[in-house]
Parts: sequence; C-alpha cells; structure tokens
Amino acid sequence: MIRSRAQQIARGLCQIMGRELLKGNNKTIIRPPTQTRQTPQHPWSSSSSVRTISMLHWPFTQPRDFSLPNTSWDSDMRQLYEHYNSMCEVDTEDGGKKWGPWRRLPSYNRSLKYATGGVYLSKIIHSKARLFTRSIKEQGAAFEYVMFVNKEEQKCVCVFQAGHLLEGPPGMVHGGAIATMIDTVIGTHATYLSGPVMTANLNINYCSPIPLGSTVLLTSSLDKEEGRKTFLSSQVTSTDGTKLHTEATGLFVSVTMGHLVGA
Ligand SMILES: CCCCCCCCCCCCCCCC(=O)SCCNC(=O)CCNC(=O)[C@H](O)C(C)(C)COP(=O)(O)OP(=O)(O)OC[C@H]1O[C@@H](n2cnc3c(N)ncnc32)[C@H](O)[C@@H]1OP(=O)(O)O
Repeated sequence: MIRSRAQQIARGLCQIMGRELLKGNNKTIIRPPTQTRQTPQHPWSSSSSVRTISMLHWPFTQPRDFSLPNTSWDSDMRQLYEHYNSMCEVDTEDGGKKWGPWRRLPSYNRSLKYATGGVYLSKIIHSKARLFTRSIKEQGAAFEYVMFVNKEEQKCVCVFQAGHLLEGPPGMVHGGAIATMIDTVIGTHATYLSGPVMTANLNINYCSPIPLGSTVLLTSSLDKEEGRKTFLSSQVTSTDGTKLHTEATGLFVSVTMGHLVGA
C-alpha cells in the first residue's frame, strides 16, 4: 500500500507522542507486574496489541528515551521525577496498577523520520537532524529534562536541570536556553492538547537569573483555545516554588502535517 507523506508523518508523530496521548484518551491500562518505571518504554508499550503495531512501524532502530533518570541528575531532579512519576500509576483494589492522573512523556532525539523539510533539506542534513534539546550527547552537559502532563488539570510540568554548556552571564543560564525550554514545554503541551502546532508567538519576562547547574521547575497551563489558536502560559520557578525566575505566554497555531514538513 502506498502511503502519502502526510500519512507517514502522522504515523511517526503518533509514535513520538503516543496515540493515547494525542487523542487524550484517559482509559485505564493495567501494566504487567514485571514492568518497572525506569525501563525505557515506547509510549504504547502498556498494551501488548498496540506494542506490536508500534514495534512494526517504529522508524528508528534503538530509540533512547532521554527523559529517564541518568547519573548526572542531581537530588532535586530525582526527587521531583519520583514525585510526579509516582502519580503516573496508582494501586488498584486487587493489587494491580492503573494509570494515575499524570503521564510521563517520553523524549527522543529525533522528531519524525519522515520530516524531510520539503525541498530544502538534503539527505545528509536529514540523516543528521536531531532535536535541538537532545542533541548534546554528554549526560548533564546541557538540557536534562523530563515532562509530565495532567489531562484533567490541563497542566504540564517539566523538571529541568541546566548543564554547564548553557551558560549565558557568568555562572547563570543563557536566556536563549531558557526560552528554548519554555518553547519546548508549552509547545509539547500544545501538541498534546491540540495535535500538530507551531509557535506563532512567545513572550518572556526574565525575573531572576537561574544559577548554572541548578534544577528548576517549568509549568505550562492552558489559558484558552480559539479555533486554530491555543494560548498557554508558563512559569519557571525554583524547585520549592518560592522563587520566580521566568514567566511567559505563548500562542500556538494548529497546522496540517503538510505545513509541518513542507510537503
Ligand atoms: C510541534 C510539533 C512537533 C511534533 C513532535 C513532537 C516531539 C517534539 C516536541 C518538541 C516541541 C518543540 C516545540 C517547538 C515548536 C517550535 O519552535 S515551532 C518553530 C518556530 N515557529 C515557526 O517557525 C512558525 C513560523 N510561522 C508559521 O509557520 C506560520 O506563521 C503559522 C504560525 C503556522 C501561522 O500561519 P497560518 O497557518 O497561515 O495561520 P494564519 O492564518 O496566519 O494565522 C492563524 C491565526 O493565528 C493568528 N496569528 C498567527 N501568527 C500570530 C502571531 N505571531 N501573533 C498573534 N497572532 C498570530 C492569526 O492572526 C490568525 O488568527 P485568526 O484570524 O484565526 O483569529
């Protein structure tokens, strides 16, 4: 069967975000007892029939989920990861597990295998393309982060540890790196809520510097949806929430797959 590029892209996007995540499907899924939280999983791997589909069409050989703990994570990062991860599954009365209110979003270093960028992207660039925030191989050197979404509350949180390669002013995080993380978090949240989107507008107020190497909390909340437009706001705070570092608002416009990849 010949599939259009847009169909191929749609398939890939589902694999990145997870079909259940894209549809916002809140069905309860019981995980097999052997599955541990820290084992890298495809977004669909909680369901065996879906796992088969996912593995058949997974576009990369061995995708690494970058949003799982590694040795570079400091204690704040680990504690917050555990806090939100523990709310991703809850005990059932019969001793099993089911989904809780939060979902951890997996994160890979490529967005879509089929995103060729239309006529502009050569095969060489295509083969080397990597998601900006996941492009530095050294663990802990740049963007260490994990995102969780809560469908009911229409919220997304990101635990972010800023590595030494993100320096702006001496000892502090570069404003562009902070903007990148905000765009990533609210962009991912907008995608979760509305499907494929692009950032149309991003407004940022830098309130207090973020010390290099520290861990901070980014939150994203839905403000409103108007037709193709999704408005969100974000705050970057210290992990205990007492210090406001940055606040931002963003507008994301829904686009077709063809617009996203220049097809
Ligand atoms: C993302 C999917 C990834 C999937 C994989 C997931 C895994 C990985 C996750 C990584 C997550 C990273 C997330 C990063 C996300 C980027 O950083 S995207 C890159 C940066 N953004 C861009 O390059 C966008 C460039 N701009 C454009 O392509 C086009 O201008 C847009 C934004 C698509 C809009 O164009 P359009 O579709 O022709 O729509 P248009 O009719 O102009 O506007 C629609 C409406 O929006 C309004 N609007 C448009 N622009 C503006 C503006 N700047 N200000 C105010 N209003 C505006 C219009 O007035 C109009 O309003 P109404 O008249 O309907 O009331």
